[in-house]
Amino acid sequence: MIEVRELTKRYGSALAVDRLSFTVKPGHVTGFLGPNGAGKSTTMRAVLGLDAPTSGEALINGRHYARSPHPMHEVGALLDAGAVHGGRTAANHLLCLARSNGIGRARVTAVLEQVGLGGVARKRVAGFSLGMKQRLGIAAALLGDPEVLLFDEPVNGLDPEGIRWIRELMRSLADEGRTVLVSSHLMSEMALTAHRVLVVGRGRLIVDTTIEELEQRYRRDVFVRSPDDRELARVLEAEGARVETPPDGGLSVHGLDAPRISELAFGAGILLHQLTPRSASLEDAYLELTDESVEYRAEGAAR
Ligand SMILES: Nc1ncnc2c1ncn2[C@@H]1O[C@H](COP(=O)(O)OP(=O)(O)OP(=O)(O)O)[C@@H](O)[C@H]1O
Repeated sequence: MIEVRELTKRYGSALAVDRLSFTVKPGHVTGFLGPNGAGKSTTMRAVLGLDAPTSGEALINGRHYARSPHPMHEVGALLDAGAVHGGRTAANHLLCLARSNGIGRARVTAVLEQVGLGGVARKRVAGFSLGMKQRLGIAAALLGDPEVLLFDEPVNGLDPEGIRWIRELMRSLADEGRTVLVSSHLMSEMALTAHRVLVVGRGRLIVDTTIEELEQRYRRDVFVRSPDDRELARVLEAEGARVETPPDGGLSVHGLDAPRISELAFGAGILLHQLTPRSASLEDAYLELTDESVEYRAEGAAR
């Protein structure tokens, strides 16, 4: 598991991470979300011991990663897919990493197959597309079969098929009981991949919650259609609901959840044709949560 405690990182006068605390547990994918410059990469680098915190600490399985005796077996990370020696072949790049960590050649072949690069193992990395470099970075992260995985923007440069593949890969790694932390700018992507999300802005934690809880919190109303709208509205209002009648028909019900509406309609002998709980989109929820912490915004852009 990953534990970040009161982590602070300053670069000169800039505060990149500001007393950030959270825990990432095994068994599910945790999304790490925030606008540009929010401090996601800095936090990940601190977890990996690549950046020394100004104060606070970041631990993996209770200790500093830099002190791990078997680093690649403990943690796999994809930080910057472009940081690869272009003159090497994909297989050679992984072999160099494998050798310095006591990992055999067979594992290199296995991870190249796993990420779909088996056919280009002997090709130079310089000719790879961004998506192929992402896959190679993921292969490197998986090389030591680690318990903890950190991915910084892994879907960058991937096409829709690649995005679906990485989504399924991350979920399967979590299902195997691993700890998976993945950063993203996109709530819509995380809603499909992650179970929990940590939202940061200007180096601070804004929200630490599950996707399910976030959907509940931003629940707007329940939309109901019935051949007997009027009578249904009366029954629901008698139970304390606030009922609006949209111009296109149906009822917008506030203050009662879908199961209760269904029970009341059933009790009154009223037929329902539609019963739909509606939430603000998670993307809207995310924009609202991070609105105050967006550092770079185009002139005239909505806020
Ligand atoms: N090496 C550095 N020197 C100076 N400032 C830095 C350095 N690394 C990061 N920063 C600053 O720290 C803040 C956090 O940056 P960081 O890259 O961690 O954010 P991020 O959430 O990963 O952003 P993005 O989504 O754009 O990658 C930014 O204001 C950035 O300019």
